[in-house]
Amino acid sequence: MSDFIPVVVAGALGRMGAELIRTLAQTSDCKLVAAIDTTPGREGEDVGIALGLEPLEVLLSADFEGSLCLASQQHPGSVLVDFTHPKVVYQHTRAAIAYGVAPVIGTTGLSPEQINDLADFAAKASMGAAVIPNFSVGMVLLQQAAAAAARFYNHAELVELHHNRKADAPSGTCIKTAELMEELGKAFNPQELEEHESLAGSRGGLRESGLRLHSIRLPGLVAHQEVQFGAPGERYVLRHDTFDRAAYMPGVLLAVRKVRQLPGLVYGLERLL
Ligand SMILES: NC(=O)C1=CN([C@@H]2O[C@H](COP(=O)(O)OP(=O)(O)OC[C@H]3O[C@@H](n4cnc5c(N)ncnc54)[C@H](OP(=O)(O)O)[C@@H]3O)[C@@H](O)[C@H]2O)C=CC1
Ligand SMILES: O=C(O)C1=N[C@H](C(=O)O)C[C@H](O)C1
Repeated sequence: MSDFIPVVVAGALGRMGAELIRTLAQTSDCKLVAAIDTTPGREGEDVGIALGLEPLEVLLSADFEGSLCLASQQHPGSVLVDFTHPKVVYQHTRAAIAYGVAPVIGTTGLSPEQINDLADFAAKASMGAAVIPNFSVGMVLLQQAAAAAARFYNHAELVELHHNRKADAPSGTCIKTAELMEELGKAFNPQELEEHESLAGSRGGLRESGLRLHSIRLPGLVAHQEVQFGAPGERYVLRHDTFDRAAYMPGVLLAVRKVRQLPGLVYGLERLL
């Protein structure tokens, strides 16, 4: 094992991957060993130069499994950080576990069934893994406050607001927040009359618990979320705003530093704090 944590970044040219590579370049106990991205025409470029940094002597590759295989042979104990696309995140996570590269998954879009399946797979392989829908500590605090308030309010709706280049809706964070609010098994928003939606979707996405999730996509936004609770005569609003992706970096580094010691798969940053 090396005296630094070898890190493979998938989605290296994307908004999050690039921010992470800039952060790793200034982090002494972690070292970028592979950079994967499928953006056409960029393979073979030094990822440092591609991102406007000093050369990092790591060449961009579009070959996910090949890069993992090489990292596992040349840098035992490597960690994968994935910020790619919901369509590939399940296969990426499975492959990382299979190659013995501990996955830190920031990409959203895994279903609860897929997370359970990956947890079983990680346990069988005796691998640590982390699926983290949101790396911001502030968001974890909001989620904990929302879970606590959910005990006292029967009416709640969630609104998440993101930039308009986001592929999935609702956001992974919003789903995780709803899951935490549902942990006591209670039903929200008891129906008081028969509603009629003259425009499909106007009332948002309805979860089995009765919670409603609303997604807004606009240029200029980064990532924002509100949980609104209502009761006769009052409203209680929890809000978190991410203005810069730098906010996620301490959480990503925390997960990179802890994932190899985990006994299996954890879901959510709160499990690492
Ligand atoms: N957990 C957290 O705290 C956060 C999670 N996210 C999540 O991270 C994911 C990425 O977000 P973001 O960085 O904004 O997205 P971007 O679209 O900016 O970046 C994704 C990058 O991944 C590349 N890519 C797509 N498919 C593959 C693949 N199969 N193999 C390798 N690279 C691939 C894309 O290349 P191409 O040009 O080919 O599309 C692109 O360069 C999303 O799911 C988002 O929700 C985002 C912010 C915070
Ligand atoms: O796509 C994004 O930008 C973000 N995605 C994550 C999500 O889906 O929850 C985390 C954060 O909201 C930013």
